[in-house]
Amino acid sequence: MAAGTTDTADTKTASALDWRAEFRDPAREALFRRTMQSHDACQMRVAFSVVAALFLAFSLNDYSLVGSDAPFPALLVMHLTVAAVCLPAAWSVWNRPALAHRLLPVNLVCLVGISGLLLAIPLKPDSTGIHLASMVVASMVLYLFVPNRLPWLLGWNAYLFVGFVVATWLWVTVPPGMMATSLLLLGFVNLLGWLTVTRLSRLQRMQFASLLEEREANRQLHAEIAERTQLEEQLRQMASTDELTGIANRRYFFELAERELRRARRDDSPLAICMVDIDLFKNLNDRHGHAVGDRVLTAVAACCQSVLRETDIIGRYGGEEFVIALPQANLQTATAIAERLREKVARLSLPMVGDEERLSVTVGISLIEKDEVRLDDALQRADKALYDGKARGRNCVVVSRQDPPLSAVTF
Ligand SMILES: Nc1nc2c(ncn2[C@@H]2O[C@H](COP(=O)(O)OP(=O)(O)OP(=O)(O)O)[C@@H](O)[C@H]2O)c(=O)[nH]1
Repeated sequence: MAAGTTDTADTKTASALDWRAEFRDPAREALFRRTMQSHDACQMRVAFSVVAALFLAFSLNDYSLVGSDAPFPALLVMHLTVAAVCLPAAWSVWNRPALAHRLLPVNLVCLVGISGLLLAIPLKPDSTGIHLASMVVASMVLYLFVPNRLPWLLGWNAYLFVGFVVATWLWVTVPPGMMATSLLLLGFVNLLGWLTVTRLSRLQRMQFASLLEEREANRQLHAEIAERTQLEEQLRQMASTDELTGIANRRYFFELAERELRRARRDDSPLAICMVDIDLFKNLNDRHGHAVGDRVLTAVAACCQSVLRETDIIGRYGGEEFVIALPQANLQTATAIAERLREKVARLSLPMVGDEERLSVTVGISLIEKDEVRLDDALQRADKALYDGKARGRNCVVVSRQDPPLSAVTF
């Protein structure tokens, strides 16, 4: 609960905006700008190109208004200068989108463009209406096309506003009422531009913040799913594995072996069952203790597993008894495998009980019969054969007497 509250507080702090409608958190603002960089660069390229085109188009307009006489060459130089600054700036931003967020290109264009517009006032003192319209358009262009620069925008608009007032006062004769109306109009445009740009910026950042929150929630969800999947896998593993020996537990052995039984019935193939019991294990436990007995059990389980194929199934039946299902194995094959297992256990070196001490196992074998749909009977037959083997003196492999006789199956 406390962590959740802290997370929410952190998210709110990171998403808080300042008076410019930018993130208070510098890292988040930098991330936002990086994310928006190509979009901003594209917008700025278009803006620079349109400004250049407009200034060039206005040279033609000026020619039609004043002809080629006195102010035209100066106006032409001014228009060409602005276009000559805007076009390389557009080209540079095209090549290096990072420049869209640098101060130099945009400030250079603002300085030259606005100065050009102001210079046009003394050159064409009779076109007050056109100048006022140009100021309004320039002001809106500044607010709408220059991203993340509110203080600079306010500065450039102030330059535009004050420059217009000074130039008009110095070179144009405007009735006071007209002047007041112009100033009111420019002031209103500035207010409108400021509100618009702040609102747009706020909306963009709020959207960005909720996108980040959504991504974070998704990331957490993915991590949770991965953790749960891992946990489920661990639980499944724990539910199916014998904790001590690492082989299948009794329940899982039955699940796997019954699947093999169904396959054997379907394919009409043999399936052999072996019960393996460590001989005189109680003596070993009594001599060396239960903990050593546990280690021996683990070593014997590993030894049994090492003689089996991947398709064979081994499980801990209980205590010091193991059970093995051998798919595709008839009695002869099963006996050979069991004998190999018995010999390997007999040779097993057990450093935990001393190198000279040897262990043996007795194995009882049975074969699933054609009409059997459950493992129980075959297990009982194998168990019975195992006890026959114990009675015969242990360390031997015995085939269930109910199964077809096999020569040389006892040792
Ligand atoms: N260390 C250890 N011992 C176990 C475990 N499960 C069963 N045992 C012991 O295994 C021994 C089995 O003894 P018995 O059933 O008398 O059989 P045995 O001594 O092996 O004699 P035979 O089977 O007749 O050869 C008992 O002493 C059990 O306590 C286990 O998980 N760890």
